[in-house]
Amino acid sequence: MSNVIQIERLNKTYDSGFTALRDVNLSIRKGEIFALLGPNGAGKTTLISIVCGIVNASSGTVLADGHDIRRDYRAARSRIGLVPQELSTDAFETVQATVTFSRGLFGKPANPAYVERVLRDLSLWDKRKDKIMALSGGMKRRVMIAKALAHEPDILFLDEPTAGVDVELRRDMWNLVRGLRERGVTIILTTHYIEEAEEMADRVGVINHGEIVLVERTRELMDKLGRKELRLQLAEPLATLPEALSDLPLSLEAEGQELVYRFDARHDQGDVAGLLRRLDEQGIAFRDLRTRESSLEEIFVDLVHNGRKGD
Ligand SMILES: Nc1ncnc2c1ncn2[C@@H]1O[C@H](COP(=O)(O)OP(=O)(O)OP(=O)(O)O)[C@@H](O)[C@H]1O
Repeated sequence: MSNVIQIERLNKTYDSGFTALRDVNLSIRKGEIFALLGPNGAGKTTLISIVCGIVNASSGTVLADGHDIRRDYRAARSRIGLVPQELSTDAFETVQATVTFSRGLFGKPANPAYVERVLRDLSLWDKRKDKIMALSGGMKRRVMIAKALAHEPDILFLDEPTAGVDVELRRDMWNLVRGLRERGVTIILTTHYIEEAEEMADRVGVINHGEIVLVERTRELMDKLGRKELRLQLAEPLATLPEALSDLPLSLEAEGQELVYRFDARHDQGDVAGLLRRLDEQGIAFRDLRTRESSLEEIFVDLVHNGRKGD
């Protein structure tokens, strides 16, 4: 898969002297959904703003679809749509006019049919003649997305797209993101809702203190860094663990009624079949079992707060 964004040795020190990005290298593949995760102040918005030409980097290079964002700004920027965190639209314009105007800003010829499709996809068509100031916050957010899509970008940045939006809008937003991906648009988003990244993103990147800590396929990250847990409800409670099983990562919980087998998916695969065989040998029967794996959220907290990295 080819890279649609190529970021190399990117650094940013603000005029205040604060270094927000340190030697960031990151490649975004064409057609993927990439989630950039990081705690508040990690540098996510700074990174997006540099790629979109809003903030100048202190050093390093960024190519968007092969175009250098500094030397070849217009060509690079025309490939990119940005949905910023802050709502900023002309309150007195109608929805349709503002979206059409955004398209014109990029020198694209008028295409009412395309604008109509974008507005329909975002459930804004019925509101197209409404003034933006008369819309609800959720609707305004949809307008921001429509504006970002107005010039048919191949790359869409969404900075915290679902912060503070209701469940319905969030669901619509994700359907839209999936639909865009099907049309070949590359999507890079930042989110605090890690379960969203877990569900939506092909890959995730974790940024902390301005450094990219890790980039990994979402599924592989969870397989690699996740911990797994098998919980057996015993037929008869046990007072203590049998000595013969002391070599296994087992613990007795719920007053001896549950036997819990926890393993770190990084280091061992967990021999569940072997465990069940050995329980049988010990005459330990169980009524039910449940498995659980750590969520991306748990992995993320581990990485960011405890500095646990993938090997
Ligand atoms: N113009 C600026 N001048 C000085 N420091 C800045 C400026 N803009 C951002 N910063 C600092 O850079 C750091 C990174 O900010 P940034 O907005 O990129 O983080 P973020 O990861 O997007 O955070 P959040 O999740 O809170 O949006 C923060 O410590 C912020 O205070």
